Parts: sequence; C-alpha cells; structure tokens
Amino acid sequence: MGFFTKDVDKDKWKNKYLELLNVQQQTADMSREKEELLCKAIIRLALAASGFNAQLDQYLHSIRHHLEKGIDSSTLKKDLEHFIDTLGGLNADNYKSSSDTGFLFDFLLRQYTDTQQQSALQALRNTNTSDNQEQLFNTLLAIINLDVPSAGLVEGIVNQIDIKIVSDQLLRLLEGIDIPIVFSQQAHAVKQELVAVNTAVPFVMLLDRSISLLLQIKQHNQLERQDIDKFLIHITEQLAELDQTVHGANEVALESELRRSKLDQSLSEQIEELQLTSNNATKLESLKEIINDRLIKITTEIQDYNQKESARRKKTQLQLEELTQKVKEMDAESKELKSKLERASAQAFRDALTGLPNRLAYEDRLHNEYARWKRYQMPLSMIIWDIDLFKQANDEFGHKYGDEVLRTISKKLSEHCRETDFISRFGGEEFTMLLPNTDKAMAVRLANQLRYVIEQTDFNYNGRQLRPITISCGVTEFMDDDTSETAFERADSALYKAKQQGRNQCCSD
Ligand SMILES: Nc1nc2c(ncn2[C@@H]2O[C@H](COP(=O)(O)OP(=O)(O)OP(=O)(O)O)[C@@H](O)[C@H]2O)c(=O)[nH]1
Repeated sequence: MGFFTKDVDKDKWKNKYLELLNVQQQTADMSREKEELLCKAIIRLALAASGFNAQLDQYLHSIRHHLEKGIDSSTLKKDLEHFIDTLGGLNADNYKSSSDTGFLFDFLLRQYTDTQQQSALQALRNTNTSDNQEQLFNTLLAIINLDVPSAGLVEGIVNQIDIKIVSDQLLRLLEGIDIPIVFSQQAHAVKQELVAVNTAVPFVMLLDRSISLLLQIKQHNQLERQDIDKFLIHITEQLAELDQTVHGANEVALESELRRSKLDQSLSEQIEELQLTSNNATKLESLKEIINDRLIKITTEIQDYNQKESARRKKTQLQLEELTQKVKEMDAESKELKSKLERASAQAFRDALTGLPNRLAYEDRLHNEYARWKRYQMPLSMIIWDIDLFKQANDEFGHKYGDEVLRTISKKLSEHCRETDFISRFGGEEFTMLLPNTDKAMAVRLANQLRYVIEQTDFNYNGRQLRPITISCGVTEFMDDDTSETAFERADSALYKAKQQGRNQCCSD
C-alpha cells in the first residue's frame, strides 16, 4: 500500500495549492484595477490639456486613443516624448507672435502721420525680431513720445487728423479685441470718453490712455498664456510621473509572476521526485523519512513564497493608495482649470454692457453657419440692425441713458427671435442676426415684427416718458458664390438704403 493513499495528506497538499492559486488571482485583479485607474487619470488629464494648441492636440489625441486600449508602456513613452518635444519647441517661439504687434503698428502708423515718426515706425516694424516685448513697447513709446505730449505733438495731431474718425477707429479697435474681465471697467470708461470726446487736448490724453490700456491688455494676455504653458508643463510632468509608476507596477507584477512560476516548477519537481521515490521504494521506514523531508522542504518554500507575496501585497496596496490620492488631486486640479477656462472663454464671447454675444462670437458663429449653408444649401439670412439717431438720444440724455437703451433693445430683440436665430452686438449701436433655415421673405417679415416691437417699447428716463426709439435694418439672404463678406456688404448697403429712406424701416437687397 503506497503512502499517497492517505486522504488527509492529499487534501493538505490540494488546499495549499488552491490557496496559492487564490493569492495569484487576487494579485492579478489588483494589477488590472490599478491599470484601469491610471488609464482613466491620464485620459482625463489629456482631455483637460486639449484645445490649447493644435500641434499638441494631435499628441494628446494619440495618448487618449492608445490608452483607450489599455496601457502599453512603450507606446505611452513614445507619445509623451513627442508631446514634450513639441512643447519645448512651442515655448521657444511662443512670444514672437507678429500678428499681435502687427495690429499695434498698423494702428500707430495710422495715427502718427509725421514723416519722421512714420519712417521710425516702419523701420522698427521691419527690423523687430526681438522677443522682449517690454523693450519693443519702450521703443514705440519713445517714437510717439506719449509720456510727455509736447505742444508740437498736440498741434501735429490736431492738424493732421480728424478727432472723430480717430476716436471711432479706437472705439472699433477696442470693441474688436478681447478685453479681459479685469480691464472691462477701464475699457468701458475709455470707450465712453472716446464716444464723447470733442476737443484736441483731452483727446491726446485719451489717446495716451487708450494705447496704455492696449499695452496692458497685451501684457495681461501674455501672462495668461504663460500661465497656461506652465500648467501644460505641470501636466506633462505629472503624466511622466504616472508613466514611471506604471513602469514600477508592471515590474512588481512581473517579479511576482516569476516567483510564482519558480514555485510551481519547484513543487512539480518535488512531486515527480516523490512519485519516483515511492515507486522505487522497498522499505517503508526510509520512504516515510524521505517523504517527510520533502514535505518539510515544500512547506518551507510555500511559507517563504507567502511571506514575500504578503510583503509585496502590502507594498502594492500602499502604492495604490498613493496613486489614488495623486489621481484625486490631479482630477480636482484639471476640473478647476477646465471651469476657469470655460468661464474665461464665456466672458471673451460676451458683450459686457448688454450680455449679448459680441463681435468675436458673431465671427465664430458666422463661420459655422456659413459652412453649414455651403454644405446643406438650406437658406441662411443675415440682418444688420442700427439704432436710429442714437447720437441724438445720447447727446440729449447722456450716455447712461444711451446704455440703458442699448440694454433694453438687446433684450427685446433676443426675446422676439427664435432660439436657433443668433443675435450679437456687433459694436456701438449695431446688432447682427443670423437666421438659419430662413429665406429672405421670412427674414424681412421677422425684421418688421422686431422693428415694430422696438417702436412700441416705452423708453423712460428718470420717470420721464420719452419719444419712441426706432431701429432700421438691412436684410439679405446668402446666395450663389457668396462669401460671408459679400453677404455682409449687401446687408450693410440695404441698411444704408433704410437710413436714406427715412429710418424706422427694413430694406432688403
Ligand atoms: N451710450 C452709448 N453710446 C454709444 C455706445 N457705442 C456707440 N455709441 C454712440 O452711438 C452713436 C452712433 O451715432 P451715429 O453713428 O452718428 O448714428 P446715429 O446717431 O444713430 O444716426 P443714424 O444711424 O444715421 O440713424 C454715437 O454717438 C456713439 O457715441 C455705447 O456703448 N454706449
């Protein structure tokens, strides 16, 4: 009778083995869980960092795309390397944007027509390759000599320019650029003064203030850009850190697998030897001894393996907790940044006075509606509105009243058009509307309804009932080979016709 026929010993063996299998299963589950958590965190961070720069976006997209299939360390490493290289390249030429300074040069060249100033400005424009904006601005200020406006300069400006035209241009410039919220009050005040300016001396001071405001806005935008770049670098470092942790986790899992297969191999070798010994055994006592020795050896090996595994599990658990904490922090950071960016971009697209979408938002929407019209050929109409004799109302009752009129008209116009229609404050007392799925006849009908609503609105000032305020508009429908500019020109000409024909009317082309 063989020694292995004893059921108790056989069960002891089986249980040990099953226990080991169980431990192995738990380890594998834990690794998978950890990997999923890491993938999620990296995908979220890549999403949060998207949209800043088209070059970076392609790598962020690739990182997300690869991670959706699970972590492959070598692909992730490659993606991250590309990302970091591109980011480094961007930092080098980030602040050389010639278009930013271009608008300043255009503006100054229009305002400073003295030949000396013109040639100095042109020369600076042609040779300016410096990254140092502060230096550039100082040179510019020296050329136009704004800090100490001499009598000669004042006279020069007064003789050479029409104050109304320049202040209108400055107004348009201020309305055309994104004004960060911190400057909105200052910009509003400058705009109001530009609207009201009528003598040369305050105008020169106002010009000084306008340019200094433009410079401040530019510096502010640069700082904001630097902040975003810092955040991108921070995210990249965190991604790299996570990548390292994944590497570490993979190595630990690999080690554990190796130990496990060594144990398996050792156990099966010992069992084979036992079988061989029992088959060849002739004496029961010596056989018992051999088997006992083997069992002790096997038990020691299993205990040793369990001890190491338990230490490793504790370490993995600790790493997992650290990782979870890190992921939570990164998650909170990216959420905060996302909401900050959303707030900032919502502000950039709104007109502060009326709350309507501004000109920038209009350009954006026009781009989309135009593309849709080109593709699907559904009718698309455009209306340009202008308040009638608004200058009179301003002159008579002051700008505060004028602002109130602007707010009331904005509210009425938005309340009385469809949700799919888009209305914006284009600038000053002008509004634009884009009407998808609306042909010219329908647009003219709607325009006349809106015109009537405004005509019927009571405008009060300090409890005083005032004469009605009216609005006029030009209507057009996109057709044939229209570009957004040609359609706009037609609507603008139709508006001009409406004004010429006596105002408070809607004309179409
Ligand atoms: N209160 C106020 N007035 C503004 C604002 N933006 C532009 N304006 C004024 O709107 C007036 C527009 O005047 P004009 O372009 O001469 O036109 P108008 O008086 O409406 O005459 P028509 O368009 O020919 O009917 C100017 O006096 C600007 O100062 C603003 O934000 N607030």
